[in-house]
Amino acid sequence: MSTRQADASVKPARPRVAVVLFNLGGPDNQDAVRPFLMNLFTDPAILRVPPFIRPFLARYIAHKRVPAAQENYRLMGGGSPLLPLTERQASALEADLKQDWDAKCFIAMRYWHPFSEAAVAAVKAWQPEEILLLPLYAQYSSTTTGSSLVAWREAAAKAGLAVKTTTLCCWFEDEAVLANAAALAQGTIDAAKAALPPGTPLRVLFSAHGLPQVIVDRGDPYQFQIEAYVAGLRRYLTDPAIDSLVCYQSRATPQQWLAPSTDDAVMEAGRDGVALVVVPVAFVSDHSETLVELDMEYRDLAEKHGVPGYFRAPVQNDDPGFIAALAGVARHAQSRGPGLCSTAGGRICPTPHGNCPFAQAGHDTTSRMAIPAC
Ligand SMILES: C=CC1=C(C)c2cc3[nH]c(cc4nc(cc5[nH]c(cc1n2)c(C)c5CCC(=O)O)C(CCC(=O)O)=C4C)c(C)c3C=C
Ligand SMILES: [Fe+2]
Ligand SMILES: [Fe+2]
Repeated sequence: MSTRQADASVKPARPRVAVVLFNLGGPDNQDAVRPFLMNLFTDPAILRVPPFIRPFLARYIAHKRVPAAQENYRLMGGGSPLLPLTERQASALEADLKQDWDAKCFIAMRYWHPFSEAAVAAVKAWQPEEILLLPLYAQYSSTTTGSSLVAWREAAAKAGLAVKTTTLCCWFEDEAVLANAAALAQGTIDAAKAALPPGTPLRVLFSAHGLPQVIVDRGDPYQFQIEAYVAGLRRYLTDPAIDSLVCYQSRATPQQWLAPSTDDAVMEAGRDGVALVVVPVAFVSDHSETLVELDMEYRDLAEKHGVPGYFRAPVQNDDPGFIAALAGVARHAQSRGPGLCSTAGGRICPTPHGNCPFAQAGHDTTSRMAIPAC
């Protein structure tokens, strides 16, 4: 047998990798709305008040919000579609990664089932050689990815799960992700232009989930990463200079949130006489904030304020181009191994110092983004 034949017969190693997908979770029925909201508002990453006040304030805010939230979930058929959509993403991603790895995807939701504890137990039972923690948030926030990683680490420590782990903070700079998101937005821009009377001016609203301003002021990199993501996405549009605006939706507490708000931007479009294409950013799956807030509430607001047209771009869900891009993100992360921020890909951290996702954990923000806890 020649050397060439011998090499061809050697199969590359297929690492046994558990890929853990994080998302927020949503109530699956009307009775789950109250405990879901309690889980959310008792999270110290969400409600930043002294610990002795938090349970009381959480109960008060959750109680106030239950009727409106229940109505939102009723409008979507009784519960959140987030878990079924995440399950579809998980099986499509798993099929892609299985080309190279003995891969299995697990889902860990933060505020409703399946929680991190259940995901840790399932991962442990599967006995992986490696774990890849992959948040389904392209942009890092201490309130989303940060909170999910804390919950995962606590659950893993409690269950004695100690396996080589690679953690992704975020993937807002990934070119394949940006190109795919831009293609989804461009499809809606083209459809809007075809549907509107010729000459109707058009504005694109990049609508991200909002965040209390104080959280950003204390160093959360979310707003920076949203703006960088939108700038990257615009590069792939047919007309990168198209009239557009980043705005923030879903304000959930009375304090000041990131501005401008999406509802202000919709009303401004009415005053300016421009039609709107709304592109959701910060979400990769449909849920109440796309299906109710964007598709019903802001559409009604646009009509009321004389906006000449209102179109909403799709979110990624299990779009094949998105899943392929996410698989690329996962492969790249795994090839870097633990200890490095896979977003930065070993390059200089793209986030301004002080706002680096893992700065709070005390890593070296001057060079590579090390992840001390993984
Ligand atoms: C202080 C409150 C909240 C912060 C901060 C916040 C940040 C944040 N949330 C998402 C994504 C999602 N949020 C979802 C639901 C949801 N979020 C809040 C509050 C805050 N979110 C509430 C009260 C709720 C419940 C729904 C409601 O009452 O309106 C969901 C799930 C929705 C579903 O349909 O299942 C997602 C997803 C991001 C990305 C983010 C910060 C960057
Ligand atoms: Fe939220
Ligand atoms: Fe950094």
